[in-house]
Amino acid sequence: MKPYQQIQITECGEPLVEIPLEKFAVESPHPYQLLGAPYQGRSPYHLRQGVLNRLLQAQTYLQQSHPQWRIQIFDAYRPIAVQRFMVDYAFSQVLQAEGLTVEQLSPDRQQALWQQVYQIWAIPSTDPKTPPPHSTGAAVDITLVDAAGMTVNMGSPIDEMSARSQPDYFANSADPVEQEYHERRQLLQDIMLKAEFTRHPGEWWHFSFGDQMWAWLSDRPVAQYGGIV
Ligand SMILES: C[C@@H](N)C(=O)N[C@H](C)C(=O)O
Ligand SMILES: [Zn+2]
Repeated sequence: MKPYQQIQITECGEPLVEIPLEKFAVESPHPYQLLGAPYQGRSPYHLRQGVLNRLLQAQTYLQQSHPQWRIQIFDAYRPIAVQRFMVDYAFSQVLQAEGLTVEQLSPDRQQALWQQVYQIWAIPSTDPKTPPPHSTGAAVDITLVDAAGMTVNMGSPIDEMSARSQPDYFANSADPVEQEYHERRQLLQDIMLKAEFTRHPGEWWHFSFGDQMWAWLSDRPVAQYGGIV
C-alpha cells in the first residue's frame, strides 16, 4: 500500500462533469483509447466540478504570463478497468523492452518489473478506500501548448517509465536546452499549485485536487473525492 492510500475519504458527492474541450488543447486521438482501453461508452474527458474549475483557473494564470498558451489535456477520468488495462499494457512494454516473456521470469524478477510499473502507475484497486487517483475524477495528466499551437517540449514524454519523468530531473543540468525543460516544468507546476493542485512527486505531468494523493501531499487528514465506478 502506498502512503497516500491510508488517507480517509469523505466523499463530498460533487458530480463528474464534462470538460469543455474547446477551452483547452487536447491530445488527440486519446492515447489510451487508441490502445483499445475498455472505456465501455464512458469518456476520459470528465473531472469533478471543483477540479475542472481549478483547471480553468490554472489556464488563466498561464495566460497572464504566456498569452495564448494553453493547457493540453492528455488524460483525466479513468475507469478502473482502464487503469487495469494500462497497468497490464505498461508491464508488457517493460517485458518487450527487456526482450523477455513472462514465462522466462523468476518470481523475484517478475516482482521487480511490476515494481517498475507501479513507480508511475497506481494500483487498479477496486477497494473504495483505495481508489486509483484518476478513477476519482480528481486527477489530470497535462502538458502545455504554445501560442503557435505546438506541444511544448518538457524533456520527456508523458508516461515514460524512466528517471526523466521525475519533475526535477533537469534541475541541475548545465545544458541550456535541459535548463529550459526544467523552467517549463516549473511553469506548469507554478500555475497548477496556484490553482490549489498538487503534483505527483515522480511525474511532471500528473496533478490532482481533492483526492487521497492531494490530501497526503498537502498534509490534510481527509480527501473529499472517492472513486467513481
Ligand atoms: C502513469 C500516469 N499516466 C498516471 O496517471 N499515474 C498515476 C500515478 C496513476 O496511475 O494514477
Ligand atoms: Zn496521472
